[in-house]
Amino acid sequence: MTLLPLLPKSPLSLPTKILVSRRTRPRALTVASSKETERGLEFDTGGSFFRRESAVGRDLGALAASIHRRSLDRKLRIIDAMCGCGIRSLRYLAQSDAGFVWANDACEDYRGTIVKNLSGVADRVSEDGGGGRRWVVTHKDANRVLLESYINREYFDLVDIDSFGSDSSFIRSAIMAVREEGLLYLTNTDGFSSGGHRPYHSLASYGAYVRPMPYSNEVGLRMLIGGALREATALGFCVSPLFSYYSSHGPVFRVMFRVSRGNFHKESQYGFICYCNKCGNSQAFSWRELGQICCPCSNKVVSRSSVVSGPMWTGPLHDATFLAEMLDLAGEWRWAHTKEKGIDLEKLLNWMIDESDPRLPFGYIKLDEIASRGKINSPPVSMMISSLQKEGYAASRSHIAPNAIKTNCPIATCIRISRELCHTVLPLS
Ligand SMILES: C[S@@+](CC[C@H](N)C(=O)[O-])C[C@H]1O[C@@H](n2cnc3c(N)ncnc32)[C@H](O)[C@@H]1O
Repeated sequence: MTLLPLLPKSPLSLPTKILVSRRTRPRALTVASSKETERGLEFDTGGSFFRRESAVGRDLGALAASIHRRSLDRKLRIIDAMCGCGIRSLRYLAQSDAGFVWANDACEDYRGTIVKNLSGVADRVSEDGGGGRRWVVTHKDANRVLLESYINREYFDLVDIDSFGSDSSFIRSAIMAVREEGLLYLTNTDGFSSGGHRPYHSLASYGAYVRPMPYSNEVGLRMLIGGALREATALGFCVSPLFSYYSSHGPVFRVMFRVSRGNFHKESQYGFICYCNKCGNSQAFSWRELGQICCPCSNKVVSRSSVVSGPMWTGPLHDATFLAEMLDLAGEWRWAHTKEKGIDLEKLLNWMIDESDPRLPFGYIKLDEIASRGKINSPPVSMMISSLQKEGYAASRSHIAPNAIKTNCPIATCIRISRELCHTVLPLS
């Protein structure tokens, strides 16, 4: 066992398990190399793992980093800890004007590609007058670079972890390496856990026992936020989501957090969610209410028709003010009206802003569920939302499911409104 010197930031000692990584060094995937262009930047994938559809996740990262840079009024120090061909590093350097980017990928075979991609656009010498390098490329285990940076007190303004499968084994070291009030961008592709198909796996990775629920893709984001919050709290930090983004290509779950010092006090935002198969309504429960979980449609405590998952994040998925700044910047950069890889960024950011209405509860209701419970046809989403709003309910789209709504309206009322809309505007089938 390695004895560590007194560490500067955490009140806790490091678990030895993350110091001694038992991961095997990833080998290059046999993927064909291709020349790509993303938001005007040319690069080579060099046979690394690369997803074109992740361009939106990279857009969101570059926008958030730039807003953070403006708020600090100095250049950022960023680590792209699992960089693949280095496209994120390139974008942070070229678009977010990062002062220094550390591009790391455990796979040494990608070195030539990463160096070539970064050399193409970014100047290697920093502009801060120090004459230092503007970027470095390494091939270490992500936990190792993050913990070494932490031990050397070389913190980052943004830590980006773009992992395959679960990212849970990197969350703690990533939080340790972020500067106070800095950003942490986490990604996982753990659709099995969020879908409730591996409850013991989600419990081990994110501390949440997750069961299948109709809004499981939102549960995936909430499980990730809850897991990060749990790790941060153990270190004396608090993380709050600036935006949460789900993409069906993968599927991929991404959350950008702000990391601050201090403890988490909003008990009401970390708890359990209960979905009732009988009536279709959902409710959140705090730890204190654990023994009383019960759907109002049943008089029993935990009826057989109820499914409970948690603990996880039950608060807002996004910070609307931060998203509004991202939308403005996207407009300034002329990204808002142009589709990158088929996704309209302006529409996406607007939907995310609408979803941030504090009156909206967790989860979403698919119009198919309303239709099948009411034995009716589905009205168009936009019509349903405006009818709900006219009746005084909060309602929005969900960026996660295009045919779903988020609302604080009970499902029985949604069925009634939907039925009225079907009778007035839609022919009955
Ligand atoms: C999802 S890919 C990264 C894609 C890239 N960020 C992009 O936007 O195109 C994940 C990368 O993590 C690397 N990797 C896997 N395990 C790692 C580890 N323990 N430490 C560092 N890199 C690792 C893989 O070689 C792979 O290139």
